[in-house]
Amino acid sequence: MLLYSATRLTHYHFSFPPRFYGGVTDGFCLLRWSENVGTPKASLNLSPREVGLPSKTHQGCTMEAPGRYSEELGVAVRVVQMACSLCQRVQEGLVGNNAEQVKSKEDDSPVTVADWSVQATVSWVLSECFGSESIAIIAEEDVQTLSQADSAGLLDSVVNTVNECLAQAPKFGLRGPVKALGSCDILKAISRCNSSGGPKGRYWVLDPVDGTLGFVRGDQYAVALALIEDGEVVLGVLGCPNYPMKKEWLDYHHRYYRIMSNLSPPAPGSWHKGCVIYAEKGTGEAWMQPLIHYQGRLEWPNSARVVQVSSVDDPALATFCEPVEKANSRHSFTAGLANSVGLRRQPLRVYSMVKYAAIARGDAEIFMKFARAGYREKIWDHAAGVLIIQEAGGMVTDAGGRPLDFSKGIYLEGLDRGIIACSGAILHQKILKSVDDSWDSSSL
Ligand SMILES: Nc1ncnc2c1ncn2[C@@H]1O[C@H](COP(=O)(O)OS(=O)(=O)O)[C@@H](OP(=O)(O)O)[C@H]1O
Ligand SMILES: [Mg+2]
Ligand SMILES: [Mg+2]
Ligand SMILES: [Mg+2]
Repeated sequence: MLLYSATRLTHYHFSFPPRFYGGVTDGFCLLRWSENVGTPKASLNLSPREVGLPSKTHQGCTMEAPGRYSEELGVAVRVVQMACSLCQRVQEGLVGNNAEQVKSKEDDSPVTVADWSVQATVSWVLSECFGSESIAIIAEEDVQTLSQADSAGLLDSVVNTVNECLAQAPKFGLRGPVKALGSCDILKAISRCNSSGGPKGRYWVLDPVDGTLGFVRGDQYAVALALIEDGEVVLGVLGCPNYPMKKEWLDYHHRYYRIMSNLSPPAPGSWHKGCVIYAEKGTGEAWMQPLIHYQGRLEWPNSARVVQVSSVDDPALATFCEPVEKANSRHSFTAGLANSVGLRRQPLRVYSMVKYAAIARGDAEIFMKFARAGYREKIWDHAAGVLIIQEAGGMVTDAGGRPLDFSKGIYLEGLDRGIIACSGAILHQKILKSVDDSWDSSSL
């Protein structure tokens, strides 16, 4: 118990083996799901400290109160950890030599063995834990390409990748399948993610690999899982396999410029670490864990610490992030905006929702995205990141200052011009005003 109080003070917390906190009831969310209890079928031993929930005092000790969605968050963090490990393995084998594992979609965007494999894995685990009849999932990928007659090799790769990942489930505190899944099971798991969302009920939202372009280039990408209830994002989990836990970010920043100057990107696997960041709505806290690797030393239970947005509110000291691809956001518009607001630093162009993670971790202060006219933003590209920034103390709105609306199906309907995420209100206000001042002239 003393250990709990002490670790709390340092803003670090560690989850202990079940025997340590077994028997403590009040104030703890201790889940001991067992195989003979029926669903949920996963076997979890979960302290709320693993999932970052608000604290309360019990008998003089600071402890964590169970959050409303602690079961869901526990499973979500674990399965995202598994997915990150899966992606790291695929990325290592992919970069430079495996074009067969990358396909083009109708809009020319890439999709890989990792995208399908993560979707199948997450769908399978959520169904096992919460019952396939009781859950709804919206996710980016479908089975069209995979089901084609000439895709047998691709499907085999997905089946092998998923089974390899699920075999490691116990390392993450989850139960894997009794026997390896076949291609039908895998196709079923992928195509089950066909919910249409909307304003009522509960559904999961998954971007199995966000920033697939970054992924295939050996760069940044994210696994993003959120839970939406009655149109509101209530849980967000972001796995960032190439985003180090500590301040190597600056190092990355330098690498980025090396990349931009046409030098080779970092070798796959050379990022060393990676993290999973997560939050539950209304807790006012976002948490970060190091990645667990298939073959690494770390196993569940894992440690976590609180992350918070930066306190910088001087534009001259602030860093702004934006998409790497010009096609995805108007770089010339944001350059003008940055100039008028007084942002002095070079934009940090990073693939994927790692941009949201950078704001939540306090490594950057602003994220702006202005997609070309007519592009409709999808909820899976934003849901997890938006909640994590908000709970870490930041603000996310459209350029009109309104919250993003996740209640209208798979698209963020009614989005006013673009997305602005900031570490605080002062920067947010300045950016919004500057967008208003410059929008009309820029659109001419
Ligand atoms: N034309 C266009 N305009 C705006 N946005 C688009 C566009 N095309 C794709 N996307 C979506 O952007 C997701 C990647 O966003 P990023 O911010 O990471 O962009 S970038 O890759 O850094 O350029 C990317 O997510 P993934 O497909 O999961 O990689 C897409 O959903
Ligand atoms: Mg995406
Ligand atoms: Mg994706
Ligand atoms: Mg995609």
